[in-house]
Amino acid sequence: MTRSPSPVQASLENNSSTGGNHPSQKSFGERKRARIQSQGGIKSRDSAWDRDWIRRISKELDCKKVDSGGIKSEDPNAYNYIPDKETWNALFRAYHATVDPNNELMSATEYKNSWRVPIEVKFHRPEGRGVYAKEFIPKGTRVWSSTTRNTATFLSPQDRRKFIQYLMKDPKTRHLACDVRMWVDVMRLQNTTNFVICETFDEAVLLNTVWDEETDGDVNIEPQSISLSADNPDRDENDCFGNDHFVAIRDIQAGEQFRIDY
Ligand SMILES: C[S@@+](CC[C@H](N)C(=O)[O-])C[C@H]1O[C@@H](n2cnc3c(N)ncnc32)[C@H](O)[C@@H]1O
Repeated sequence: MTRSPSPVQASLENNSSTGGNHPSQKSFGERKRARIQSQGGIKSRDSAWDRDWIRRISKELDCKKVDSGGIKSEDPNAYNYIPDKETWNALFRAYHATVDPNNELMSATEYKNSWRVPIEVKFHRPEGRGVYAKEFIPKGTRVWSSTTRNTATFLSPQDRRKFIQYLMKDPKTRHLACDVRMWVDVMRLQNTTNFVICETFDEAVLLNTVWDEETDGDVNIEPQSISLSADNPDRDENDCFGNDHFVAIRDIQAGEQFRIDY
């Protein structure tokens, strides 16, 4: 049976940086896949995480102060800021300013809301910033859909280093260099043994998890990948196209924090 594209797939396919949807033009999604395939991605998960370099800059920036949303900071007001549209747009600008155009795998140039329900971002110790439901959400609701618009892909650790160094240079964005270390994910490319680095520039990166079994029941949303079910039934991990939706796995009350298992 041929499935018609879901609204998310359709918008992904229409998300062309050339703005057109002419049949002879490859969509952004197609060009992105082709570029990933020709580039090949990063050879190992370890190199993608780039831990030694990240450790060095964490020391230089004194990121200890901001880890866990500021709980280690002696100044209770330090780094408890709530990211807003301007924060996400600063990350978009840094990505497009630094990543080699041949490696640029992001059509969007600015933040667009990917939430399908009203949310609030609040700071709460010990986990730092988190995302909260503003109204009752019935089980099964799609609460966030990525369409990959807000997710940047890095095809090499060097590209990501340039992105972080760019943030570090400007006093207005320097603190974000610490934040993006914790907002990152490394994912395996489908059907390969190679990896890409994914950074989402929206509130999805503020989702907290549960850290002990007793609070497992607090997990209330889970990722659901359209790519997994639609065109890639055999992939075992997602690239940055994956996790296209977060779905409520039970009823969520107004004021409850969204939590995801990671
Ligand atoms: C993806 S970020 C989530 C957003 C983060 N709270 C912030 O303020 O930017 C992951 C980080 O959040 C914190 N975190 C997530 N879940 C937590 C939990 N259950 N308890 C304590 N800290 C948590 C940890 O510092 C973790 O490294």
